[in-house]
Amino acid sequence: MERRAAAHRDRPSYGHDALITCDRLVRVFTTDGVEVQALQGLDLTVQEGEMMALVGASGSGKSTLMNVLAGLDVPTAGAARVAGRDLLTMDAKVRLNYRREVVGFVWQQTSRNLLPYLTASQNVALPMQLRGRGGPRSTRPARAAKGERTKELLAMLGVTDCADRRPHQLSGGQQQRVAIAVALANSPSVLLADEPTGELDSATGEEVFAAFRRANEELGTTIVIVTHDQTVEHEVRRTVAIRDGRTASEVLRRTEIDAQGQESLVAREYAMLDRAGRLQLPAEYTAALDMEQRVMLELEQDHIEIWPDGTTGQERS
Ligand SMILES: Nc1ncnc2c1ncn2[C@@H]1O[C@H](COP(=O)(O)OP(=O)(O)OP(=O)(O)O)[C@@H](O)[C@H]1O
Repeated sequence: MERRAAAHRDRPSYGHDALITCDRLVRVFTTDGVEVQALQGLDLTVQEGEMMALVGASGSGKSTLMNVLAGLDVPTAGAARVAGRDLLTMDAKVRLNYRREVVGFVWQQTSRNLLPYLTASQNVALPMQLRGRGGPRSTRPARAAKGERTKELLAMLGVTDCADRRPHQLSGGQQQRVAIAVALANSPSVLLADEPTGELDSATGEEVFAAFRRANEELGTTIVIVTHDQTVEHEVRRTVAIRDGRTASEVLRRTEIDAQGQESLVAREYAMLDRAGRLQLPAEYTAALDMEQRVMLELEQDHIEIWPDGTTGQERS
């Protein structure tokens, strides 16, 4: 008993090795005395260097989660850590620093990503200039380094030819690729994107996802994308579904090579078991078996069986 207690005590804490950890995250909004629980004890970990997608029905809590991770909103309860920063206890100064240096974001509305009166190059250089403000006057080599980084980012994202154009002179896809360059300017640990292809046609959307993948592969930046776009399935190895303010299921994809050397993508869906042991069963499964309120569980040697209430022992055996 003592040994078991010690093993439990010495177990590493939840998400200790992850870059992003959300632990029983709660966000309650109160409007005119009515409470909305946008996040209801959400658990999520994202490893450093991962590129993953968050999906879910409208109102499931995706944008609320993104705003928390972006440092724009503070959760009501639970714990959230990104790159070692505690998102619940940051003061205003640390929060500003976090938004400038630790996270970058790309929003759906292109007008929210770029300043209309600046060229693409100037938009990319701006976060680097804002970061340097307050310190000693920028030296010529420091300015040259920022110019060099701007060029490199625009080249990596395939928009070098857009450098001297203003946003209204760019297509929607070009605007979003420049927006990715802006978000990467200060080498953030995490890039967050909320419906970045929402206003684009599917071919242009694919180009934007490819730009995210390039940033992930070439710079190693961890990327979290909220999307309704089905094409994301071909771009990310992990998709987490959010339902009613909690992570509900997860699809992992991996490449398998058969005996003939043929490559194929194999996808496997998992249900999420939260920290309290709660499991969300897919609505279509519970509806198919008329499962409501109560189910029976049986522990077998290597799995657990779930039966509708009222199933007799004879039926189960
Ligand atoms: N500032 C707010 N004040 C009150 N309620 C809010 C606020 N922001 C979000 N909500 C509510 O919280 C719930 C989750 O909203 P959220 O925007 O996170 O969902 P979503 O999954 O991003 O939806 P969509 O895909 O439509 O953007 C919804 O019921 C929404 O109405």
